[in-house]
Amino acid sequence: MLLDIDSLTVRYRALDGDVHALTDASLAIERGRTVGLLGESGSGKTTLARALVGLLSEAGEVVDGHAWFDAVPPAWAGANGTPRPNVLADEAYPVRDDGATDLLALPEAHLRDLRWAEIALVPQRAMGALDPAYTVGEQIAEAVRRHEPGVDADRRARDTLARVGIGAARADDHPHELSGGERQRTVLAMALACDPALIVADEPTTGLDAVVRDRVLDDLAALDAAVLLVSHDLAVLAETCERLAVLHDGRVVETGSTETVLGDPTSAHTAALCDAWRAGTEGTWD
Ligand SMILES: Nc1ncnc2c1ncn2[C@@H]1O[C@H](COP(=O)(O)OP(=O)(O)OP(=O)(O)O)[C@@H](O)[C@H]1O
Repeated sequence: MLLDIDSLTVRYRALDGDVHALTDASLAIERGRTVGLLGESGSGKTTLARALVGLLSEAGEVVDGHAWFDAVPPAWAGANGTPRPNVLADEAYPVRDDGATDLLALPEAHLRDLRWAEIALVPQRAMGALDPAYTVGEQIAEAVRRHEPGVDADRRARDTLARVGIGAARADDHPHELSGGERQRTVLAMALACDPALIVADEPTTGLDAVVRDRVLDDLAALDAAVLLVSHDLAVLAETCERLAVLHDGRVVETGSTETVLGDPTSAHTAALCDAWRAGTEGTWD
C-alpha cells in the first residue's frame, strides 16, 4: 500500500468553538492507482488533502491518526540506495514495520524532502499556487533543483510543460500570461516534474471549460503515479477513478470500487448523491 490513512481526526480552532473537520477518516491508496475523494462542500476534502502534506492552515490541528506513506524521497537515500539511517531510524517519529513513515508525525524538514519529490499537491485555485514574479519555467525548475540536484532542471521544466500540452516555449511566460486552463495545467506540470509516487489533486478541474477539463482528467488518468482526486463532482470522479471514498460531515461513509460504490452504495448519503447524479443534477450540490 502506498498510502494508508488511518483514523485521521482534524479540528480547527475558531473563535466560536472548535470545528471538527475530519473524524476517524480512513482511506488507502495502492501504488499507481487513482482514488476519488467525493464530498459536498464543507465535508472535509481539502482538510484531508492538506493534512497529508503538512499544509493545514494555522488554525488546523491533527488531533489523531496516521497517514502511513511508503515512498522514500531521493534526499533520504544513502550511497547504496537504502534510506539514510538518520531519517528512517529517527525515533522521534513512528516508522511502521514495513518501512512506511507517518506523514502526520514527520518533522517539517523531512516533509519538505517528500513534497514534490514523492507526494505533490495540486491545490485548489491554480493562480494562488504560482508566484507572479517568476516565469512558470523557473518555478518548476526550482522544485526540480531542490530534489534532483544533478538534473538539467530547465530542460525538465520545459519537457514537463510539453507533457501537459503546453508548448515548452511557454516556460518563459509569467503566470499572468497564461489562460486559466494553462495555469491549471502548469500547476499539474509542477506536480509531475519530480515524478512523485502520489499526486493529491484538489478540485483540479473546477472553473475549467469542458475541453480543458477533459484534457486535465486525461493527464491525471495517464499517470504512473497514484492519484488522490478530490472533487464534489461525481461525474468527474466516475470517469477517472478506479476506487472512490465518500466523505460526509468529516467522516468516510463509504469506500470501494467505483463500480460498486455507484452501483450498490451502502450508505444512504452515497445513494442520495448517486441519485442526484443520475437525475442530472450534478454540480448543484454545493
Ligand atoms: N481555517 C479554518 N478555520 C475554521 N474552520 C475551517 C477552516 N478551514 C476549513 N474549516 C471548516 O472545516 C470543514 C471542512 O472544510 P474543508 O475546506 O476541508 O471542506 P471541503 O469539503 O474541502 O469543502 P469545499 O469543497 O467547499 O472546499 C468546514 O466546516 C469548514 O468550514
